Amino acid sequence: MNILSVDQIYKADKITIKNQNIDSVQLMERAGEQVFDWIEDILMGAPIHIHVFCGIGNNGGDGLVVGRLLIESDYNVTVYVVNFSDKRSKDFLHNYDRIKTDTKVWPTLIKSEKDFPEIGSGDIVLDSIFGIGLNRSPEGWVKKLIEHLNKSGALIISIDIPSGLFANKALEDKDAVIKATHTLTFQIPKLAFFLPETGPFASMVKTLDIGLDQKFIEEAEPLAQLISQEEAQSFYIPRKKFGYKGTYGHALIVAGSYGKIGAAVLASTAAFRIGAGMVTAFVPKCGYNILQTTLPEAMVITDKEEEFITEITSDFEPTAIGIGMGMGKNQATVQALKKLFKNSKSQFVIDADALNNISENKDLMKLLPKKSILTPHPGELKRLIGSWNDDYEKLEKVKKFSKKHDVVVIVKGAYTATVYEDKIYINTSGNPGMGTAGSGDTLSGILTGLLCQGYDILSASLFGVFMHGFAGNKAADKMGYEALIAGDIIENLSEAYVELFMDPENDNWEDDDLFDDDWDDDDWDDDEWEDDFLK
Ligand SMILES: NC(=O)C1=CN([C@@H]2O[C@H](COP(=O)(O)OP(=O)(O)OC[C@H]3O[C@@H](n4cnc5c(N)ncnc54)[C@H](OP(=O)(O)O)[C@@H]3O)[C@@H](O)[C@H]2O)[C@@H](O)CC1
Ligand SMILES: [K+]
Repeated sequence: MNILSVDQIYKADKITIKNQNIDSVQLMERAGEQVFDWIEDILMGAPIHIHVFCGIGNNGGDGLVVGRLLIESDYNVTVYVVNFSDKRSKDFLHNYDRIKTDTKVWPTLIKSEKDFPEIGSGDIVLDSIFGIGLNRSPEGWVKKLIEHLNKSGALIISIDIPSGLFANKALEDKDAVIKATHTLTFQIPKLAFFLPETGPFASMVKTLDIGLDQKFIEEAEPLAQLISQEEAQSFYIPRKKFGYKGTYGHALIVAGSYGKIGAAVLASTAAFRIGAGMVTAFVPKCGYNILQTTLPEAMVITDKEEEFITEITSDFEPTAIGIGMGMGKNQATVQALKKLFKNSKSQFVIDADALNNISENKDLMKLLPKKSILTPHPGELKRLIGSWNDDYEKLEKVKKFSKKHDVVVIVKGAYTATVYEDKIYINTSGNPGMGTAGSGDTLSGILTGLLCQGYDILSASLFGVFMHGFAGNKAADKMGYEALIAGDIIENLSEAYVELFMDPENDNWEDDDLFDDDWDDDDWDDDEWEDDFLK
């Protein structure tokens, strides 16, 4: 799914209106109806006080449509116009007139702090103050209103985007942004939803299809692409009936040091479970018994040194090498890395201490093999590319690094971003339970195992990151977030493969699992609603 820029979204709007021969008021009505339907599905007439805050642009216009539809369905609604400017948009004005004529209810004007209404913690706030037309941070009493709504404890449903958040630009004032409990966004997801600094403002995102021109959306050059199950399916390479272990490559996992041999075990096991034909672990001597006992399927080569790696040798040319996990930063290890990078013809997945060693040694950086996959977590990334002011600058720096060194960089996080040259791909599988030791080692093993099976570096990265998160989701379904450990991700790779081609229950990043599709009126229970929805 394509993530588009604000300018492209406005263009999609115009093209849709032209191609479907409708006017902008009709499109706004469609958008408002979608929001109304979503609310109606959840509330089913519950008499909760709904406060609709409308700005004076088209986002406010959407709010007026929803307000009108709610009033007409006898909900307990108060509609406010947040009157921060006289430049009311044409479609806002149309719907402002319409709500008055159709419902005989006049929206309450808010012009300063003294007009702020009391909001109960059990109420619902519908936020349509600013949409994608925000061009500076809210200030003065408008900022105070946003703070007032955030403090109310009410459930906040933002229309299109939490007010105060820029769709694809860095945050300027984090106090001037609505902290939405739910974000109902129109069709095209906004980049801000997926980045660590801005994403938390837009929890529980749901995309509402308002019939925007699909051809335009698909053909536009996106800011980034979302990788969900459907995209992941397209990368999958089926197993060959007449294949044998040699068909699926030989992985070399170079990892571990005294006290960190587990990293080698996890990465090697993951390489097997994702489908590598053969896996050899290269570890310091102290890892020999551990590997042979925990993973009898693997072959093991040991360094001559007991506790860390000093010289990496093998009597075969590995299809792919996964290197760095738990490896340490001993000078001898750095020398071993240099020699390997100089001489090896294999493809590389470079992680953890291998990345740290590269960051600290210019010579090693120069030897970084082209077409490698690098998998830094935020700390490792900072050491690699230097610090950044915001997520957008970070992504630009990563693109530059990727182009300069001709490598794929996987920026790990809640929504892991894979960057190759100028392109950004955002993964949608995964869950908070995966923030656990060894989760990264597992990913490196998966990526190495995929390269072994003939996936190219980009599809190995996109498919591997998705499968890692997908397996993590399968694990979390059974064990919950807290109890999940890295080994569970590996164990659930089998289920991830089995379910890869089953119908997705939801698009995963759209966290709407609180709301059961099969819900019917008889299921309604006030206490349960409060427990599930208001918390
Ligand atoms: N495109 C689509 O596909 C569809 C879009 N739709 C909807 O339209 C929304 C976009 O509407 P929009 O363009 O009217 O912008 P919106 O955010 O409502 O307000 C802009 C106004 O705010 C002002 N302003 C800006 N920053 C400010 C600040 N800090 N403090 C104070 N003022 C500030 C700015 O005026 P300025 O003062 O800058 O001249 C302008 O007056 C979109 O999010 C979606 O909900 C759907 O209806 C249908 C399909
Ligand atoms: K909004």
